[in-house]
Amino acid sequence: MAIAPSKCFLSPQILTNRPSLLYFPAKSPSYVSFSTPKSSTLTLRKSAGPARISAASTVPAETHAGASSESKPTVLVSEKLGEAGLEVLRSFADVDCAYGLSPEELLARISRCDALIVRSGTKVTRAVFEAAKGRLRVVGRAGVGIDNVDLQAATEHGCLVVNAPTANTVAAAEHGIALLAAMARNVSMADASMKAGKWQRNKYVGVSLVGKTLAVMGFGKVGSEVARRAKGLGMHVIAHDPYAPSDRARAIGAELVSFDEAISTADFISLHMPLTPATSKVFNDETFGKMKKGVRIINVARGGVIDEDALLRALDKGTVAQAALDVFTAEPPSKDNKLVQHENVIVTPHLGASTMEAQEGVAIEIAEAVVGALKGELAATAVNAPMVPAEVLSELAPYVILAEKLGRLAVQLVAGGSGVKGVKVVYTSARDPDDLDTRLLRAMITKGIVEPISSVFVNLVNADYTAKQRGLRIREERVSHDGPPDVPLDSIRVHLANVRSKFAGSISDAGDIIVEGRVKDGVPHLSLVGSFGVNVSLEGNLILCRQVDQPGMIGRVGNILGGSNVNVNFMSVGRTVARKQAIMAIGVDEEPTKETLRKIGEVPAVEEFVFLKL
Ligand SMILES: NC(=O)C1=CN([C@@H]2O[C@H](COP(=O)(O)OP(=O)(O)OC[C@H]3O[C@@H](n4cnc5c(N)ncnc54)[C@H](O)[C@@H]3O)[C@@H](O)[C@H]2O)C=CC1
Ligand SMILES: O=C(O)C(=O)COP(=O)(O)O
Repeated sequence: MAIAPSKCFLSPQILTNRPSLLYFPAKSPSYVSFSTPKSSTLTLRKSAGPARISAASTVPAETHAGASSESKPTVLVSEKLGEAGLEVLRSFADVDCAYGLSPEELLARISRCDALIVRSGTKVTRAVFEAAKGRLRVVGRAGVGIDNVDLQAATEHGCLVVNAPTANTVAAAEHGIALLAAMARNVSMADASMKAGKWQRNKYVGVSLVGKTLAVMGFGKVGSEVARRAKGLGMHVIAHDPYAPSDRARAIGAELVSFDEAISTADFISLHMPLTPATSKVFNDETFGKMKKGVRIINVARGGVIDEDALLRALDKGTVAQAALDVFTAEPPSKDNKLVQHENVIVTPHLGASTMEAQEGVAIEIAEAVVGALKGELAATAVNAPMVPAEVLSELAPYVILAEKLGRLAVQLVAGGSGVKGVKVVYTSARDPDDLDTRLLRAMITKGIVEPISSVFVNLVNADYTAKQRGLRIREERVSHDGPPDVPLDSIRVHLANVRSKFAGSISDAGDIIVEGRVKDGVPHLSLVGSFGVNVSLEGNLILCRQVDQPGMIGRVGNILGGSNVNVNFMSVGRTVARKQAIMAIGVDEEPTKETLRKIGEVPAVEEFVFLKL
């Protein structure tokens, strides 16, 4: 039985102080925009459904999702989807069911949609993402194969792609077995012959399955279910899959073998691999030439894994006795397609997933994934973004905020024209490196660094791609630390190398801009700037002041801020040596006016200062 992976929800205000989602840019429409109270505390609510992390004292999580009808997202469904899935979608979004759109009609409509749900018939090309003009946030593939979606283009446009990988597995496997048996016993030919008024008992003598060798090519979800069923029919099952664990095959009673061994010893070959550059036309003249004469082939995977002209030649020569095809290179195939017309070929019009049960299951699976993604959940079935398990996410939540804020702080310390290229992130942790998944943290640091200095919106989908595009090299290092292993991280330190700073105090002895932070009582804190240790919570905005260490400085600067009605929420002084240099980190709720900042700069002992927006 398939185990559904756990899903997680990160409410937007937890991830940033701005109305942005983890996946989706800050320019999200109003259904995800709401404000962050300054003193929000993190709470984790666990329910039977997704784990949700939300800010206490804000809007309840349920109301985040499209409160008013005019702010609902729009979901375009371009192919037939089960009613149960449509209901899930309608409870959250405006649903536009437009089946059978031409490519041009899809391009014309897509810029009005936040999500698109397709099956295998819609080609989601680069042109679709370009025509979406940044509005399309999720493509949901109501099924398994995502070969009709340009994943690279989706990632470049920060668009999440999710699929429904489990609900049609059994349907596809049953169809494979149906084709296997129907082909072996000439069911469709005999049926057609009788309907034509004939009674041809001798012509349609079949072959038995029991004791025959079946090679399952691709031992994933469908392939292993086919193998299990074929064992029940008394077949000897072998399988080829370069990535499948042999114990899973052994548990079903199948033996994993090489590609050549599989195709050269099998009486029946059933295809269950995805269509990828590596599997495209992997069944061709050469490989048909290695097969046992009279082999029978079943394809419920993808037409493109077979060179169809080569199959035709192999059928005509008799190398392949029969083929049963559910899928074709071009769908639908042309009316005069020679394979479809071949007397030794039986065909179905891509029906593998088409059972009532599978269609309802797939529809619900994809609708929930799309709605979840639009709400900011980390989809368990994301195809082009890392999947972060709920437990990992819940413990990393405050560090996620810390990571983005450190990125924001660091980049604001860079002097104009310096251009950030080299970033080093040092995670200090008592955990074994394998127990610390930093992809989410790295994405948030990238977001923090890139967003304040560009018009690019960074999310978990496009973070690594965006960093690469901008020539930003992010190197991660782990430092082990003697602390309690239940705390995932002691500190995160961000170094920007080879840049000038507008605040010299942030430059370390090694010449890098350094900011380091920790989480204290669930709240991100700044703990180091350059070589100066500080302790200020990362909420609101921050003034960093470097001064000659002397009594009365806190009072003088505090008075200036108070006199300008700027509320100080935290203050901390860090110094290297007493009575020499010190850095004062002042957390402020409001943004001070230029006049107020000028007054701070005029305090005689203040050597430099900078105002930073978190
Ligand atoms: N006809 C239909 O309506 C349906 C077709 N499908 C297709 O069936 C195929 C399998 O689906 P699932 O089992 O759900 O996917 P899966 O991802 O669970 O399994 C695919 C397996 O193929 C293996 N594989 C990858 N490259 C390979 C190679 N070069 N040689 C051999 N094996 C390789 C993978 O390791 C994996 O174990 C997909 O192409 C999918 O699109 C799935 C459902 C319905
Ligand atoms: O899930 C798959 O990979 C399928 O091939 C099913 O395709 P469909 O949704 O029936 O167009």
